[in-house]
Amino acid sequence: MPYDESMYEHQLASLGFGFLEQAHIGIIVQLSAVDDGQTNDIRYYANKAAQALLDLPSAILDRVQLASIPFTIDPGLVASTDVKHPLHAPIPYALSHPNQEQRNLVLHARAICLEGQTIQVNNQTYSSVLIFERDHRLFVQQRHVTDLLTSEISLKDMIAFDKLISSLSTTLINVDMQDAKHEIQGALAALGEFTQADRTYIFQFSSDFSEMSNTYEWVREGVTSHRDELQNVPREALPWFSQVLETEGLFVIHDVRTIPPEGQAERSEFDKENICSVLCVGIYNHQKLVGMVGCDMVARRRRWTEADIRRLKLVGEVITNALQREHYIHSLEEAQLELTKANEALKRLAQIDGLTGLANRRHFNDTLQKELSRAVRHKTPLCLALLDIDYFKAYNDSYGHLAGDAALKRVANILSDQFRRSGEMVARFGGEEFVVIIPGMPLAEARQQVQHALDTLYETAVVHAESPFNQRLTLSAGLTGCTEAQQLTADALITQADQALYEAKAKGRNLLSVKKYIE
Ligand SMILES: Nc1nc2c(ncn2[C@@H]2O[C@H](COP(=O)(O)OP(=O)(O)OP(=O)(O)O)[C@@H](O)[C@H]2O)c(=O)[nH]1
Repeated sequence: MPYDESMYEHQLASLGFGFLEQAHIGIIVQLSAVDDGQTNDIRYYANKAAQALLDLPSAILDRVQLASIPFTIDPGLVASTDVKHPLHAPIPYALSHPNQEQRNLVLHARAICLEGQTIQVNNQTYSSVLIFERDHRLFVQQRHVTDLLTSEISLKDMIAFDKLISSLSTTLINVDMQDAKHEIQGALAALGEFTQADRTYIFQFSSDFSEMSNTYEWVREGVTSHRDELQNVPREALPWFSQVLETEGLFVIHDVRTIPPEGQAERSEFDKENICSVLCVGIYNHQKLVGMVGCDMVARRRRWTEADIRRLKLVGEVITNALQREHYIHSLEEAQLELTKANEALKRLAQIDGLTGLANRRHFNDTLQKELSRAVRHKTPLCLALLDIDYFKAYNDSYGHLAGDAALKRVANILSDQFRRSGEMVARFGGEEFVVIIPGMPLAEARQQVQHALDTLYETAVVHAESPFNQRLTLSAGLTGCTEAQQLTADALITQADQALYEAKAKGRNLLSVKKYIE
């Protein structure tokens, strides 16, 4: 007899069965009350969740159709269990056996559980069967702790997932940081496959949770990726989601159509991404919410189970550890870089005279030693000049110590400007004494250079009222050098230059004295 589906639905609604439409659990009800008592032509009503779970063509079915649904027994359980009911039309069987369950079924590679039930509506009793996707751990924990069959299924499922988690953590702990990104990607793919989600992802939050970015994503073939658009998303764009995740650490949407009005922004984002169901679990670092790991269902709606949440949390933790490690290594590398920079700065500071910015005595000593070795190696000349400000005590006494400091800086600048060839070094030798290393230059040429420095200071005309040289600040200098043929030690060079300087002072100051060879 032909039937009109909408007529049945109308009748169902008038009987008070409207709630079936809203149910997320699959339900099939025997419509005996609307069937005129024709036992041979009993119709059955399948709600939307049942249609999705069992892949049914329509909402109204007859017994033959229900009996021909191709269930099989879970092959992993056959050997180890005493199958209570033969695999003959499990749904009709469940409909006629209230309070009995069959939890070892497989349909289209999905693990299914059936449970016979009766429903009371308007004082009438209707036979029905509830259909679940099997979530074994949930059953063990909440329903049949002593049930051996369920325990076995649970154990099998748990072992499979534990294997996945342990292999993920082993991989992620041992992997090089360069490969970690690839491995995290792999972990998301494994999670997606295991939970049969369409999209799995990681979001990382800014430190104040003002922004979130989709840093990793896996999508099932044919599902669109939205990762690129989901970078630096401001918290205000998804306010309800952010608040729920922050307060509950969890965001579970079985059906986006049931999102309350306060989640309007989220609803339109989910619609844009064709999301039917979404599950997100917060990831934490030292109790601080730093991101989330999530799953989307795109092709169909899904009622997320406790096991889904637990699995997501576990994978989230494993990935968080890897991200944390990556973060620590990155911080460590940054700290090392900072330390190296600080050390270099410290080293530079330790080589510099604070007042003039010239090399200090220690740095001069090291450099002279190196330049001497180089001169020996390359058989090149090396000159050394010692310069001393004339009547500087009197200058300090007349103009004060600060003016004295300024004069020292001025002289330092003149010398630095004069001796700037590669390898040349001007250093502060002592109080008002300077030293210049002049490599690769014959003595005669170095003499001109030093004399030029003396002249420059004189021409700068720094007033020194006590000076006999036209009331100007002047320098005396002693210059010495070793030739390609006659190499000297550092001490010998310094001694000779000092002797030359002494001679310049003795001869009246404001002049350069040159000492050629050791006597
Ligand atoms: N302002 C200032 N003065 C310094 C500094 N270091 C040394 N002096 C002064 O330099 C002066 C050196 O005096 P002396 O060694 O007597 O030599 P001088 O007066 O230049 O006499 P001659 O070298 O013989 O021409 C001292 O008064 C020191 O106090 C410094 O860093 N700043």
